[in-house]
Amino acid sequence: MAYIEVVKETRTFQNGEQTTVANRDISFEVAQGAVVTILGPSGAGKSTLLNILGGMDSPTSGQVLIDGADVSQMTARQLTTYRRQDVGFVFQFYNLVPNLTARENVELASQITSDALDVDEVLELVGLTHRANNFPAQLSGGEQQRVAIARAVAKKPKLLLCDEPTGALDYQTGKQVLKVIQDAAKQTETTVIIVTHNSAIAQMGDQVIRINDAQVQSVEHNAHPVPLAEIEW
Ligand SMILES: Nc1ncnc2c1ncn2[C@@H]1O[C@H](COP(=O)(O)OP(=O)(O)OP(=O)(O)O)[C@@H](O)[C@H]1O
Repeated sequence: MAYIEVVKETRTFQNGEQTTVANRDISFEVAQGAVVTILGPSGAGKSTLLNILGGMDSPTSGQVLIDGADVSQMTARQLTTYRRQDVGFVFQFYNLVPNLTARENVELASQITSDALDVDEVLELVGLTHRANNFPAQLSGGEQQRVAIARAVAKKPKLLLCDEPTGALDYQTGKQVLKVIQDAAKQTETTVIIVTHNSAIAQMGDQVIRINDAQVQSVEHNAHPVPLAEIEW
């Protein structure tokens, strides 16, 4: 059985008379430790899918199996535990706690999970040892995003979900941040899903899932993902 198995996942939203199908019969599989990119235009249904994988939303129908557990069948309480223990999130706008230092932000992860990674090791992994005692406002956007990555990875999540992680960063910084995600994922053997609307970035994935108009358009497996140094956009 694959590590992630999404089977005919459908999510509709009802607003009065209007029904929006955000995800329609989405099916794919992901191997443990893979870096997956989900590519699609605005409104295609990428965030809806990511929210469902992360236990922040539930599908209207279908199955979403993560390491054998069906997230679509979980109660609200089980979903809370799943989000806390098993999922790391990296968002476009970092979401750090402003009055905590970089180190303290990463330490939050060890307060949530019992066997979190060592804070110093994770800060080193993202190249931020020298900024550990700085507050978010004293850090650049790229550095803040690296703190967010460290915080997410420190939990040793089953899944690291990244929603447009370079959306607020300039080109070079964005590239560096993606490399940090890729390196951290490989070193910690974490399965990563990165949502992007940028087809060049998508090529960094071991697997590229294209979504269009709420449906999977194609799933491409890259035996040799493009190294970030060679990706240009
Ligand atoms: N809570 C909601 N209520 C109603 N419609 C929603 C809701 N969330 C998403 N949708 C609709 O579902 C569709 C898919 O939205 P989604 O945010 O998943 O797309 P996306 O691919 O992530 O887009 P973007 O790249 O712009 O973030 C859109 O038509 C959106 O308007």
